[in-house]
Amino acid sequence: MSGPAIEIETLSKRYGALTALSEVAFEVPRGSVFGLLGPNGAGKSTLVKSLLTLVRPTRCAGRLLDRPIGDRRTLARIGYLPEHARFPDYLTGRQILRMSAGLSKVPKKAALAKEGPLLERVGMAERADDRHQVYSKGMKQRIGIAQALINDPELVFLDEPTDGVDPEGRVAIRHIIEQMRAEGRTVFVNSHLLGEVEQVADHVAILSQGRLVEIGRTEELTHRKTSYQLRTIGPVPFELKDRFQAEGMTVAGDTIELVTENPAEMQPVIDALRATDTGIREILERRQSLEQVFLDAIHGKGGA
Ligand SMILES: Nc1ncnc2c1ncn2[C@@H]1O[C@H](COP(=O)(O)OP(=O)(O)OP(=O)(O)O)[C@@H](O)[C@H]1O
Repeated sequence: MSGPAIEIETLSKRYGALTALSEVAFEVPRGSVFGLLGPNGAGKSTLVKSLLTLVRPTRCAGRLLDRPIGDRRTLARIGYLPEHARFPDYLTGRQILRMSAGLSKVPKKAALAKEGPLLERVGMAERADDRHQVYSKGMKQRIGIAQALINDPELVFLDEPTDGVDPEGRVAIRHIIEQMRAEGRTVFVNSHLLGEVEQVADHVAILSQGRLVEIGRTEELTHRKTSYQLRTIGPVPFELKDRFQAEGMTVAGDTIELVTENPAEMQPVIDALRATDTGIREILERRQSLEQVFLDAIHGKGGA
């Protein structure tokens, strides 16, 4: 019971002539929040559905919660919010939770005991007895998340959990995800909202056209290319501008920008400026955004 929550040794899926997933392999550590990113059509939903036995992979080897992928007994230990989840409109939020509990074979007593706290957790306690059809998009997603937790799962898949949700609702969903991690659950989030994934995921994988093009700890990926921006008092002297540009820096007006992992590389710049009596106004360290990592990865400039 101590292996990674998900170990994909290889996963391929073809829909006729279309290759949706091609020899994808990665691991998801237990207790982590894992973000799977990729442009539309990259294969994210196909990957999740393959793990959940909703899609039959063309080729697959690996383990899910220590059992072979495809073993349906594992599903009882998993929670799932599908993309564009649609629950019967005539049911109330509370009834949706009861329906999911029944489908997951959660004993009635245990389900009833969980219902109240779960509705509280997703901020739906007061609206629990309204019908699904009157819920806003954000409320529907929250009920969707609550039903994914009714069986007390070790591993939760959330496919685009904040799709169509307003900024306040997104923050609420992020907090719910953080709470799941604090409880020791593994959370697998499919999303194309990079900023959000950057804030919540410990690990990130990027799919492009069915292939894994990047994977790593979110912090490491965004630290890979740190840029240092130095602003001088007055413009950068001409002779230095030419030299810095020749060394690969960007120089414009009073700003010098250097992309490097090593902050010590700024020292010769500072020395050269001092030698010409050029004052330094400020030096800023900027991490690469996950958006830049993503764009580099899908355009073939990633480091994986
Ligand atoms: N049932 C299916 N039959 C045929 N092709 C499919 C089927 N499901 C998905 N595809 C194709 O497989 C590819 C991957 O689709 P998938 O839905 O997994 O991508 P995604 O990354 O989840 O996209 P999105 O972000 O738009 O939801 C796409 O080209 C899609 O058209």
